[in-house]
Amino acid sequence: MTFVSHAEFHHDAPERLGVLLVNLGTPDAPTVPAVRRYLAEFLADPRVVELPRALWLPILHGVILRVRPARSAKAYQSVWAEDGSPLLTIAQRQAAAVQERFDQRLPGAVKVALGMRYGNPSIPAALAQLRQANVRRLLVFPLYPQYSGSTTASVFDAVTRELSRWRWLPETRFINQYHDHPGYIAAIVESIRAHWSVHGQPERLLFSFHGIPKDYFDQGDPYYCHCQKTARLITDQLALPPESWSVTFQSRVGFKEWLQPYTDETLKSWGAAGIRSVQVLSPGFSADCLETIEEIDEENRGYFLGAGGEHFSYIHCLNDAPKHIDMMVDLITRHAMGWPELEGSVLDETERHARRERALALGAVA
Ligand SMILES: C=CC1=C(C)c2cc3[nH]c(cc4nc(cc5[nH]c(cc1n2)c(C)c5CCC(=O)O)C(CCC(=O)O)=C4C)c(C)c3C=C
Ligand SMILES: [Fe+2]
Ligand SMILES: [Fe+2]
Repeated sequence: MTFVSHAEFHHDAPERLGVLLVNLGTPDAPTVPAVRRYLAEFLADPRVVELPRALWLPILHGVILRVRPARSAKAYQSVWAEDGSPLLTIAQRQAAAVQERFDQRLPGAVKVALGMRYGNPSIPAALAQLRQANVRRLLVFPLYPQYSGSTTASVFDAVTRELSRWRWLPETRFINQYHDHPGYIAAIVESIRAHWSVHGQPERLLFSFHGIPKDYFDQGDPYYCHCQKTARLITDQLALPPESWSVTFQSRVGFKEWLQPYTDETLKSWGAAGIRSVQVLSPGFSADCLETIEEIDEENRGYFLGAGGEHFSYIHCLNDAPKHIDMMVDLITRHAMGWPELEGSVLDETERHARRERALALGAVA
């Protein structure tokens, strides 16, 4: 066994806090082969599909990966922008904005890298960037507000799998969830109010979260409860009466039961029941992606209007809105607190002093 070398470590360069932002990932291109590669990695993850490998892998390779990539590639083509997949380009803007905030506040102290759980840039590549930047403390920040084993825990698996190959581990912390963080709730409330100032208030507001199979919930995955709490905190702040909003779950795959009620069935039934105006938001996604741009704003818009609804609008994800970046910086700052001052053996007094100042500045923000 050969472990990853750290021979490039510079004793005289400052040791940094590394922040690894992670989102789900997306294909490299909206083509059938690229989508097949992406889905092969994604759907082989036992955190995502929990069936026994001996049963699932033959189905995945023999059936799913022969059929689904063509359908999904078409959907990806409808959302692909000139600079690539929205999920990736938005995550890159988020990472650059967070880096810039820390560079202004604490020059040189924090290095931000972006990794995707599936596809590129990979988690190992992002961790290598941090290692090369003399990161001795690592904060892993999965961009999923609500914890789920299928997303958050899968990031933990991938990070620890890579770190298990390293000779010299960084001290590591892992953000578990932020579904009730006041800055996250406030940022979404602000985005809803901004939408209302242009489009007015709808008859119904729908919170649509990505679903998971119901049996994951039955076995203790807290995701469903986190989604409900996020929606409750937002609607409390907006003082919305209970009959004017709902929580639903979208994007189900396969034949098993997933978390209910389903977004598509709810919108069809509302259209048919004479509800005229609906606004939908997806606060479980930190960036707009296939599941919001195509599935909500195109497909589900069609279901509601096709069933008799009159006005449908989609409230975008927080993406790189300044309030979202503020919230990310605040969350990182809070999770970085309480770590003893970084102390290299060769630090001179000036550097030691500068570091104490930085540690104080980090603590003072929260
Ligand atoms: C089959 C099981 C799946 C589970 C469980 C699941 C959970 C889950 N996913 C997200 C976030 C995203 N999923 C996205 C796409 C996507 N999801 C699945 C399947 C499961 N997701 C598939 C097969 C796909 C690919 C597209 C398709 O073929 O339909 C995306 C969008 C990626 C993009 O490139 O834009 C996101 C984001 C969460 C939050 C979650 C559980 C909580
Ligand atoms: Fe998904
Ligand atoms: Fe989808």
